[in-house]
Amino acid sequence: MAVYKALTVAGSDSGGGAGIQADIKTFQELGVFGMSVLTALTAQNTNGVHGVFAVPPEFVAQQMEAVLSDLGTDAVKTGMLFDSSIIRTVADKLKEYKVKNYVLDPVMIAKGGAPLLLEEAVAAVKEYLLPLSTVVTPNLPEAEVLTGMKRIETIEEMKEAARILHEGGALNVVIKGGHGTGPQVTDLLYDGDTFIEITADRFDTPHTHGTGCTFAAAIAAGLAQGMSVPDAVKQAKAFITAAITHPLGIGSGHGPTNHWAYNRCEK
Ligand SMILES: Nc1ncnc2c1ncn2[C@@H]1O[C@H](COP(=O)(O)OP(=O)(O)OP(=O)(O)O)[C@@H](O)[C@H]1O
Ligand SMILES: Cc1ncc(CO)c(N)n1
Repeated sequence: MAVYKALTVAGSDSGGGAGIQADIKTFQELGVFGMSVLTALTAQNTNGVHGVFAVPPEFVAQQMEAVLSDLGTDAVKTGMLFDSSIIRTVADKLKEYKVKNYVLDPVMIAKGGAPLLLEEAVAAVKEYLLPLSTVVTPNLPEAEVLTGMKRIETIEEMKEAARILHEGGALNVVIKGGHGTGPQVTDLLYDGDTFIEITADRFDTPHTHGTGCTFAAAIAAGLAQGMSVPDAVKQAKAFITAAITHPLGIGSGHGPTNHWAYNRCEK
């Protein structure tokens, strides 16, 4: 049996719905061996982020070396990276170990408004990570920050943002529509040539904590198994849609999605 491996480089969510915990659960459900490099610890629950404890960049490097020099990986996903020194460290290691299949989730702000990426680090994401990425997966506010566009709401504006990020070095761009409005939620995939719109009904729920992490981890799992980018993105959309539409209903705020649903609930 072939064993496929994926590595998440991200922050820990003590509440278990986002970050490293969401990624590992997603890898497991999609049949990929999950590994993790922690960039920060958050004291977090469904009501928000109560504290952040960043890992020194030297220790982030040590974790990446430990994993990549021994186990290796078929894909890497990055999430919360917090500051520019961690970003440079991660970029150096991705290059040193010639990582293929890199999914960049440019996590910036948690649902309650807490910063998960310092402002000083935005330029480093663009300079060091975007050009290495196989797929970048910004939500609408993140796409605005990365492109400098004032407003991204319509499909035409999403297409323009995707073009800018592709020119910035990403091989493929997925602009996620979760922060939009209307009865449907559309994610837009662009490979520099063709646009693919992937649409689902918008599910009315407060339990959307960690949707972005889960979606990006699912893309990484598909790529690790040798799927094409469009197939991995479509599978990820099906995975997150199942996770959102079968809520667990736990916690008093924005609860986690249901990572079991894709494999165990009726679609
Ligand atoms: N209410 C919803 N109903 C159905 N799908 C949704 C809903 N909200 C988000 N999604 C889907 O979830 C995925 C993540 O999108 P979203 O824009 O929420 O990411 P995000 O803001 O980065 O998430 P987070 O920061 O909470 O982890 C996308 O595929 C999006 O289409
Ligand atoms: C650790 C962590 N990473 C990412 C997010 C974004 O959902 C979060 N809330 N917490």
